Amino acid sequence: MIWGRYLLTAGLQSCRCRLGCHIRRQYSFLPDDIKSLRALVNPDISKIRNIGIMAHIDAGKTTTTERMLYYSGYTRALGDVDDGDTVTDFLAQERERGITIQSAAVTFDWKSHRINLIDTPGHVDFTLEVERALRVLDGAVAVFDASAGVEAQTLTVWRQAEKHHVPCVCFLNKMDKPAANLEFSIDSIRQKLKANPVLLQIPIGSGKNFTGVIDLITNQKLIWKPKSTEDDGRVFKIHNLDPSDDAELLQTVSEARTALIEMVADLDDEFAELLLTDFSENFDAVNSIKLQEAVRRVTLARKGVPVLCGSSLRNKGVQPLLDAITAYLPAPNERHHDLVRWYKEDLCALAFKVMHDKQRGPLVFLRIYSGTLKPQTAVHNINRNSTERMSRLLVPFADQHVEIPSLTAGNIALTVGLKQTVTGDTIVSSKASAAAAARRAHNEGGTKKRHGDPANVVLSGVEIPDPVFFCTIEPPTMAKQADLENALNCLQREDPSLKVRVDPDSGQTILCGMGELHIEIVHDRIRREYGIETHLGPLQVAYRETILHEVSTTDTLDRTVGERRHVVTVKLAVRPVDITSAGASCEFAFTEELEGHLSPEIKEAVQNGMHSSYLQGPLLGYPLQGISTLVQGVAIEPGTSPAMVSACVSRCMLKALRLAGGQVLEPVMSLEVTVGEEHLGAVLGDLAQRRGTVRDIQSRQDDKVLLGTVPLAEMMGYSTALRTVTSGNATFSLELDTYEAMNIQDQNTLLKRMGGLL
Ligand SMILES: Nc1nc2c(ncn2[C@@H]2O[C@H](COP(=O)(O)OP(=O)(O)OP(=O)(O)O)[C@@H](O)[C@H]2O)c(=O)[nH]1
Repeated sequence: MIWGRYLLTAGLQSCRCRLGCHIRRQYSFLPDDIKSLRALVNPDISKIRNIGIMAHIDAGKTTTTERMLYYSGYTRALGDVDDGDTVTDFLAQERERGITIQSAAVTFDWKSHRINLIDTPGHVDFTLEVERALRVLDGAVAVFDASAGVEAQTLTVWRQAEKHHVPCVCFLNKMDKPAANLEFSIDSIRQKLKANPVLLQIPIGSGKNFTGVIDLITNQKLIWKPKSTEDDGRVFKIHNLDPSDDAELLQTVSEARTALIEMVADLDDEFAELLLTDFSENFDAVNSIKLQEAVRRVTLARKGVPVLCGSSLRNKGVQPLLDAITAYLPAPNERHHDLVRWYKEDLCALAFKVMHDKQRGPLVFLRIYSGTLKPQTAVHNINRNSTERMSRLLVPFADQHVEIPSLTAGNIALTVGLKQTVTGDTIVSSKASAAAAARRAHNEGGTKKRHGDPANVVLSGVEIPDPVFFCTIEPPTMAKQADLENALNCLQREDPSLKVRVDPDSGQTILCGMGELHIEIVHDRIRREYGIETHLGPLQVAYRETILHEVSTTDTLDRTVGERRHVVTVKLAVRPVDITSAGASCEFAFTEELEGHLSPEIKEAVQNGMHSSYLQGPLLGYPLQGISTLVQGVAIEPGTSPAMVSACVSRCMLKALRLAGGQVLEPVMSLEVTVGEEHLGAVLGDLAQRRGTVRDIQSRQDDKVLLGTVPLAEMMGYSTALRTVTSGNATFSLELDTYEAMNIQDQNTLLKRMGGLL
């Protein structure tokens, strides 16, 4: 997209008239690149739709997005996931693998509405990306494969959307497939999602003969040319239904419209009243505007979900979907965001994604909840308590960005210059405005904390789960170590679920992630985007360690360094506490007497020694959890340095931990497998071999849903194994449940294996 690049390289400043004259000049050069100049000015908030597309993997999100961009005039050619040239899947691996990994935000206009669209990934390893996107959306489109109905990942994402109260529209895609089945799909929305499907269209023709839809609101036929290979679907015919149409079709439409009207009346009192007063003689005579308004109210109240159908690949049905987004999904000011009223007209925005651009540094995606964002201004980051300068403001168009002079509430912006901001941070105009909002919140009784505490007025971010897998990562030569560190720093700011640490013994860099695919993708991105060929060690499970017994011990360190003699004696007691909960940390305290006696400097030295001991357990060097330590004595001879106090504490801790008996804790995952009944036995058999425990087996339609727990160590390569035992007829999701003590036999096997004895 040359146009966006031109604006940036032209060094456009934040000045409206300059922008205007660039637009005129630019427009005359490249009239086709962006058809809609509205994209550059702030639309009325009621015309904005912040939308996400969510679906099961391969349901057709990316293809549908590409069609939307094409019909809205943003792209001139139709991208194709199978050819690897889509706009939203701009990371190289996405193009190659044909999957969507990162949420790419795209802004475009449709019939005087601004649509900010976030494409969300479907793979389980990237649910954090979905969650992050849903936080900032006002509405969502759920795309289904009409031959499969509701699939496992849709359920997960649907639940996430419900958690954030996001109203949805459903799009039954792939109506061109011979196995596409409207009734089945509608039924699965009702049964599996427990939602009320409000069917707004019925398909014309089926399979290869699917040519269009009948709009039940307007009673119109929308017909596309049958041969999609020769036609881009931009032009389609709209006819009113007339009595000469096929009688069976007319009958079906009449029944479906009556069912629609009755359903909407059931869900919306205002519409029911209208029917009973003005249309009691003939419900069917209700006008389409009133019906559409009622469907909108039902959608916003999340009492029902409008259902449309089409085939994105065959270029049919996408324009009515765009119409439905603008007609039924909410504008930002129709959503309830608590904090907004406390900020009034002041800026309040949430950083929901960070990306790294080699030339421009970190690019931060912000959702603006209130106020106006302007480039070349300082903004305050409440979470980091820091003030940063934002240099440029852009509208995101996948990997192309258009510079703009200001952006108002309700929009999604891309900013340049915010170097400290990470995903989940709240950005406001100044420290004073945060304090003012906190005061308003307090006065309204909205918070219980201290008067004027800005911590109260932070938009809640996304919870980041603990990584469960790790492996070493090595650069090809030591000379590349600094480049690798830089690449990892950038990737971590983009993806908070990726953790990086250095092994204190070996000095090796360790990569910790959410799953096998997650680590593989990171590895791939380091190679492609940063040009570093790294070597990954074997993928390992992130175990933890704890102790079995309560122990008290003493240690003395007596060391002469140069002329100086350091002598310190430490006495402490360790005991196990709540070992299994995933978040159980370690704690320590001083006896009351020590608390009063020790200087702050020595207390800090003790704390440092304690923290480094907690990072590495005595058995295998994994972090410790579920331990409480009481420091009972610290005797120091004059001249002893604080570093020696820390060293003595660490040594004494190691002694105590060894005496207390080590116990390895392993991550245990909660597992959900959805499988056809005929393959249930094979899945259960396989699970038993993986030390799995079955908690429940439920029925869902013709499928069985197995709920259980299984140690993560046994789950490497599970997706391939499951595919094999079920001939591809199962889906699963895996999530950290708890840490459990390993039995002595398994623990010994692990110790031998890690010690190189097996
Ligand atoms: N028959 C048919 N195939 C389609 C249709 N839409 C998409 N596909 C195909 O389905 C496959 C998946 O499409 P995508 O658009 O990549 O699906 P996605 O949901 O974005 O996939 P992820 O990003 O991996 O989650 C591709 O091979 C598409 O060509 C459709 O309307 N009909």
